[in-house]
Amino acid sequence: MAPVPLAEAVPLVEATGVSKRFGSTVALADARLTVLPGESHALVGRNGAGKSTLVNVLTGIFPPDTGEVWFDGEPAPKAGDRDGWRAKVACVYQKSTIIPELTVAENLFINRQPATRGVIGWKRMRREAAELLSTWDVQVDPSVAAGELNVQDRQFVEIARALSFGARFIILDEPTAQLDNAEIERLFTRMRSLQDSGVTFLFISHHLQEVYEVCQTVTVFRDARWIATEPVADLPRGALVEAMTGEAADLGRTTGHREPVTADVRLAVTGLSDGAYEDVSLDVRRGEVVGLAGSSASGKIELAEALVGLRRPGGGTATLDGRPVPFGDVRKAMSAGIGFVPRDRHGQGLVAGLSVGENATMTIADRLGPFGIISPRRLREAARTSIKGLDIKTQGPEQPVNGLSGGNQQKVVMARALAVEPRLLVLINPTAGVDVKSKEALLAVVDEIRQGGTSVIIISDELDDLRPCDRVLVFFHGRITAEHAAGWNDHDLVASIEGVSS
Ligand SMILES: Nc1ncnc2c1ncn2[C@@H]1O[C@H](COP(=O)(O)OP(=O)(O)OP(=O)(O)O)[C@@H](O)[C@H]1O
Repeated sequence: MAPVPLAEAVPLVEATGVSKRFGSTVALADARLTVLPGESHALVGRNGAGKSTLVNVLTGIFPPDTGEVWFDGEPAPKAGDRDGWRAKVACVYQKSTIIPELTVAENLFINRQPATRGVIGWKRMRREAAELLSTWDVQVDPSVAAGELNVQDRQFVEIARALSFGARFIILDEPTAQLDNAEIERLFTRMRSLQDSGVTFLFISHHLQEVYEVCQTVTVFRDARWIATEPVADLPRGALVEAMTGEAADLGRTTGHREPVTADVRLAVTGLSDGAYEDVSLDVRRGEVVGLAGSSASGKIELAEALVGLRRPGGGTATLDGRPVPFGDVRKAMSAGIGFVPRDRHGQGLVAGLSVGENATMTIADRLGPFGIISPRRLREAARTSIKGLDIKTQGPEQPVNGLSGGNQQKVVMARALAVEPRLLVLINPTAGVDVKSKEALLAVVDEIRQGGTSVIIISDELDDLRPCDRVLVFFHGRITAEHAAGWNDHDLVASIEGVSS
């Protein structure tokens, strides 16, 4: 749906002169946003640009220090007027706000159960929930526990809940981060049909191709400030990246043809099977970079997790430089020269209470002092080397890791993987939730270490992550069904990921 020209429409949302500080940090400085009714409007910016802070202001979570917010030409509800805010706007966050132990119906009607003379009518509640879900075409059983829903259904339920409060402005905060390609397409189809029924979206994503696919307008924030608002169709990708980074863009998108790597085989996998994948065989040579692509249920992640010691497959073998890969034992896998970036940096990657230095060197603690006693000086030295090498923006090795932005946290996870001086580096969704500049820095590591003979396996749902690969193997229903040599085009790769021949 094309946006109505600015001059003719009253903005559905307008924020002007918005400033917000946290101590000495300026999170927003004279920022602004204008969203027109019926559009899908992208909000993009590097980690720390101020997007989440603006969302908190737009949803009434906290007031700005200065500035105003208007909905449909009227001033925003007063601070603390929860019902007033809920009728205007809702945000679907990456982390669910749904209570997993309650049913879908209870989640939809929490704190507003249909009651007759104070008695909650459970039957009526289920019926009304079913009606609500069917109004918005959400095919979910209202009586199941919400915790059993997959990420996509959970998002659809949260959207339906927001609409049931009367809000017609929905903020989606990195909604595709945990979805596979087919699910992303379903989300976009749903967004388009809701747009047709008058819903307006603010769409926050670090995946710029999605902005081009589903949004009509884009606003760029940089360093707490509004930089630009443009129709998506008028803004080439290079100009968008430039607006986000303030530098001329180097998109690194060329996936040129490469000579096949002919060095010795370093990793040999033969007939590996698990519940999630079946009879998988593959080789990775010294200095070779191999990508594994496929939908989230394709088995690619489970295979990668077996190689790094997080799982024990049911059958088959894998050897690294001729020695068996120690399945089911992360510590032994590291000693064998296997470093990895796990799929979930919060759950599996970082220890929140520890410093940047402790996190970055955790994998080599035994090398930093005798008898497992870590020398603080050697820890600091090792950490400083990592901080410099990966250009981690931090106050220093002692800073708690939770104080860093997403992109910098991911660099700490990468530093930890590199500290073991791996012969095989396995990267699982290495750039999830990180901004475009940090992505470049993380992927540049791959090119650097392959020169030294390290083999790399990259598992990712993002095509950009797969561009450094010499070849990409596609998993479909637990088997390798296609191989694409460097020089592949996006369309062919996506077609084999989806299981359709192009
Ligand atoms: N509660 C807080 N206390 C202190 N500083 C904060 C707080 N919330 C945000 N900041 C700081 O404000 C700045 C803007 O952060 P914000 O989270 O809004 O950025 P963002 O664009 O959403 O980043 P990301 O893409 O990583 O989510 C950052 O420097 C951040 O560290």
